[in-house]
Amino acid sequence: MSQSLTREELQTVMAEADLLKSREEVEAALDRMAGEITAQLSDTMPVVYAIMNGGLVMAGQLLTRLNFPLEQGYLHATRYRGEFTGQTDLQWQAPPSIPMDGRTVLILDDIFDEGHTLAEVVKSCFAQGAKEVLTAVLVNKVHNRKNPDLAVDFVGCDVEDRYVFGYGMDYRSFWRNADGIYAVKGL
Ligand SMILES: O=P(O)(O)OC[C@H]1O[C@H](OP(=O)(O)OP(=O)(O)O)[C@H](O)[C@@H]1O
Ligand code: HPA
Repeated sequence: MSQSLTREELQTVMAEADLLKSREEVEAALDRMAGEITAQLSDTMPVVYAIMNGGLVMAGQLLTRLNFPLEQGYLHATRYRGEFTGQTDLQWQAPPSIPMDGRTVLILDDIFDEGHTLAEVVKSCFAQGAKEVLTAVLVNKVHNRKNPDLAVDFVGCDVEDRYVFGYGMDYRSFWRNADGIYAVKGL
């Protein structure tokens, strides 16, 4: 899908997008989350997993704010795959590799949208023997289509019900690198 987009089209998407959260607002949210996570998990020697690809930027910026011993890994589970709506099946492209048996696990991701991705990842961690599993997201998209089986433990900020990109979140696989949280014009 991404191959059909030109550089000009992608520049227009950025030029026309609405800035929902500035870099300064995101940094403040990450500081607050780091404090909350430290207060709850600093004694637990947790395994901290980032969900690729979207969780990459958020994890990178959060991890250096956590000043206690932890192990860090990644997993890749995807259901949107460059589209604007998610598929019902979650595709596992890279399973977790650090053992979580009997451990506290913290899952990091960019966005809690409908919550199906996190719900399945959390379920899988418990199936692999995790003692407790907590979740942290940079963005909670506010709407009433949430998976009722999931409550996220740490949230950076709320955004309105629009298609957003930046800070790890993609517009048709591009603009994960945007230095703010933007909403696509018309979406
Ligand atoms: O709450 P949900 O509705 O399940 O959506 C949230 C998930 O969707 C995105 O991943 P995506 O499937 O796009 O994979 P990617 O990060 O590899 O692009 C995002 O990074 C979350 O993991
Ligand atoms: N933007 C980017 N990726 C996403 C979104 C979104 O609004 N929702 C779920 N994955």
